[in-house]
Amino acid sequence: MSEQLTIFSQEEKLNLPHSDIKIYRNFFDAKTSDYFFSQLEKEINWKQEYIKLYGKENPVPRLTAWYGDKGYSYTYSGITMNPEPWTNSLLEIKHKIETIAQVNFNSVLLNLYRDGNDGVAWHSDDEPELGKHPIIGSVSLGGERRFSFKYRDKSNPERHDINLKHGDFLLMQGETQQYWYHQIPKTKKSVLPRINLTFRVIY
Ligand SMILES: O=C(O)CCC(=O)C(=O)O
Ligand SMILES: [Fe+2]
Repeated sequence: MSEQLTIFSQEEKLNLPHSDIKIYRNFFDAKTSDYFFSQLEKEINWKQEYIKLYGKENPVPRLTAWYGDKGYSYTYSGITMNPEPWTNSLLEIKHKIETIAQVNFNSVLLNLYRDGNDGVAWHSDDEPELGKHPIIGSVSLGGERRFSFKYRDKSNPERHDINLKHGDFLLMQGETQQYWYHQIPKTKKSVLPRINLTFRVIY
């Protein structure tokens, strides 16, 4: 499946059925992205979370953090997170992506992938508190990683991979979460640490 160029030169729309996925390459320029990476790496209260599976506590293969407006808690893979208050860097990033997304994001889940052993398994961001058509604004900083989509209905073997680079902005909305899973696969390649921010609207 090819990536189509639409109205804005920097907007790529992924041409996948039952989806609304757009990528804005270099949405943050290299210098701004470097600045945000170093700020977030040091100022965010990164946590190692654990998921209980068959009675055994397993470390999540990445560090995570949850920031946002007061009063919106979020349950993710059985972990309930209470948001920490926005930092200046987070607010700057949020305001910039809101010009494209045209919504007010009230929370952000952050992921720190330390190396290729870190990743996120196939999932959809379809928790009930995100509403029927979740809008997810995802910013990538640091090392380049592959991001894959696969159709939830196994009768359709359709897959699509993209690479997310320093400063890229990915916007997923509409039916995307209902019909597609996504993942960041682990990799044996040597990769730089990567920070991902997924801004969300919690109802
Ligand atoms: O790191 C990414 O690009 C994706 C993270 C993700 O899918 C999530 O946090 O729900
Ligand atoms: Fe996700």
